[in-house]
Amino acid sequence: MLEIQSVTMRFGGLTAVDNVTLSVREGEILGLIGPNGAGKTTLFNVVAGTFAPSEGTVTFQGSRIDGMRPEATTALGLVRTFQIPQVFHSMTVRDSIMVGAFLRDRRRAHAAAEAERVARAVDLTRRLDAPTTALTTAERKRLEVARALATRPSMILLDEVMAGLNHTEVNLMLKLVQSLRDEGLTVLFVEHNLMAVMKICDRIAVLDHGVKIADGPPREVMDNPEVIEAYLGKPTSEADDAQGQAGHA
Ligand SMILES: Nc1ncnc2c1ncn2[C@@H]1O[C@H](COP(=O)(O)OP(=O)(O)OP(=O)(O)O)[C@@H](O)[C@H]1O
Repeated sequence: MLEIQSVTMRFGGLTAVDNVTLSVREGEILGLIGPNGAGKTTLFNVVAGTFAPSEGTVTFQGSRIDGMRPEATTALGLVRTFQIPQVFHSMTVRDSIMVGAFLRDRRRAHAAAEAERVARAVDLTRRLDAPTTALTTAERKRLEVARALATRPSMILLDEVMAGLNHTEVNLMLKLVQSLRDEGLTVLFVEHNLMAVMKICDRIAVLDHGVKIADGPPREVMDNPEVIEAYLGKPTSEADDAQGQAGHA
């Protein structure tokens, strides 16, 4: 469904994403993880059209989308959420979701119906007439998902939708993401919450220093020594080496 082919993204002399190839299959939930600064957000932004890659291509359902503007990829059915919820101040939840719906269809009645439909899907029906500023963090995250869903995507890119949520709220969000997949959506998400990733991903890809170091089923990836090292560093082996050398001295 989505093919990321040999993508490299440089910022001046810094290579944030280094020759990454990754494909997302239709109907799967793929988690993109990695330590801080690994290049997750940059790769996500390349897919979403925020950045054109320095090298490589991104193809969505057969169409080249690298370098395409986000509105154009949204029209093709690929939509993203933002890590910092992009709520419009002084708007109601209903109007905010309708903004998403208008990207697909300019008719007001259609947008209003879409707002009700997706509000139900993300459990915000009771909040439809509340100002977005009155929402809790968890509700704002769900609003972000709702706005994305209102564009009627076939694939959704979720940017840290678990960040700032408590345990109960994370579980609710996990259920929501699973329900999206059950309805046929393909999901790619960048996430720091490894428990969440382990629970719902069909597959996990791991970036470290811009390079993809693993890609496979959750258990297999978490047992991969290179992944463990990327997260925890190498203090033990380096300490062993140092001890060994001290022993020889
Ligand atoms: N717009 C930019 N200009 C210059 N450097 C950037 C830019 N965006 C990201 N970088 C750099 O690229 C590297 C990868 O950053 P990125 O934000 O993609 O990592 P990440 O895996 O998403 O990290 P985190 O988990 O901390 O959000 C970092 O060294 C970062 O400083």
